[in-house]
Amino acid sequence: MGVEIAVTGLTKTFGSQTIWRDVTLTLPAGEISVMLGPSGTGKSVFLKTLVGLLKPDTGSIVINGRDLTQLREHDLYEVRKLFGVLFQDGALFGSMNLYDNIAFPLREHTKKTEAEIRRIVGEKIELVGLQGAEGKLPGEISGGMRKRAGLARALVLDPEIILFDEPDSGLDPVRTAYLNQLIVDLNAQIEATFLIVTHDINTARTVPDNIGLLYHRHLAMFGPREMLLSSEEPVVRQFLNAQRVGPIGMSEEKDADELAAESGQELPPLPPIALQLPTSDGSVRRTARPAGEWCRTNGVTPPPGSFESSTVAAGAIAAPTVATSGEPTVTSPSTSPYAGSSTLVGEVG
Ligand SMILES: Nc1ncnc2c1ncn2[C@@H]1O[C@H](COP(=O)(O)OP(=O)(O)OP(=O)(O)O)[C@@H](O)[C@H]1O
Repeated sequence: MGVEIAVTGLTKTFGSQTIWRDVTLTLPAGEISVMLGPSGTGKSVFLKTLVGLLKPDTGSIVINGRDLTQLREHDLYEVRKLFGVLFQDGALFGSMNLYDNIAFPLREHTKKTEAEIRRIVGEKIELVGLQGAEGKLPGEISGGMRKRAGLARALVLDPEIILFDEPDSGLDPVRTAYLNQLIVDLNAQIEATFLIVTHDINTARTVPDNIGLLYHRHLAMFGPREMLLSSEEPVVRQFLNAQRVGPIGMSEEKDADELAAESGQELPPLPPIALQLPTSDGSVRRTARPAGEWCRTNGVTPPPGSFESSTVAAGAIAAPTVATSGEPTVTSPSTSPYAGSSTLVGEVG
């Protein structure tokens, strides 16, 4: 069902290098959150700290009432079972076929019989759309398929939390769209808590319920998707709109001269906020909020054109979405560039 992760005052250093300090956020149970940030701001370190592979200097990470940072190795091992992790390259064993790769955690961490393992592996393979590829070696399949296999392996112990480390790295835009759809569909189905680290702005703008931004050794902002997409805060605005003008420079912060040179430059208006990527079968995710709700509740006027079906998330397959009224409506096939697309399950690219 997914569990909440409450992070408070988290600080991580390596020697004299502070990676980030005083990070406080709550990943809500069952929701999809994305963590963004320029390269080297410690997103991977954050994921590794959450799962207990790295120890923070200070702060707490509370899951089910237990602070991970205070657990002994044995108890930490138990809590780690709540997590499934999709590593960047899928982290598959090159000499094992996909079936054995996916079965590996079950054979390693459970006493299940081979018959039970066959049932579970078959179920996860179907979930990620890899039927027929079980006998292939990782080196014989595409990057997209390797990600799917890595995801199936992350799912076999039925995790409550799934961490995705740059799931879209190395994928072309079409494969990224399919993977994003799979992530949304999977979240609807298993209702686990998802945290995705990504550099892909389209993914960040359209997939999650919440967005966070790490910048300059701290968490610049974390909150509902609409809050960040309507934010005028310079760092958030620059990053989420992939602009050069703003405080972030080539090697992180711009110096005073660079900023002075930009003064007076007019920023382009905020682009419309797209509808969140719907599930491919039209089911409404339990944690999805009606489009525009956060803006309305907080008295924020979203950028013109927001939440119109023409701004539906790129990659969306024609399917019912939740409209501003809170009632499900159907994205008209005639307005969807993907009208007539079949389900993603058969796609194994
Ligand atoms: N085990 C380690 N020991 C020392 N320094 C480390 C260790 N792991 C990461 N770092 C440093 O922490 C910083 C943040 O690294 P991290 O990989 O988390 O960044 P990132 O935001 O994920 O970057 P990218 O977007 O490029 O993947 C880097 O300077 C890195 O060199």
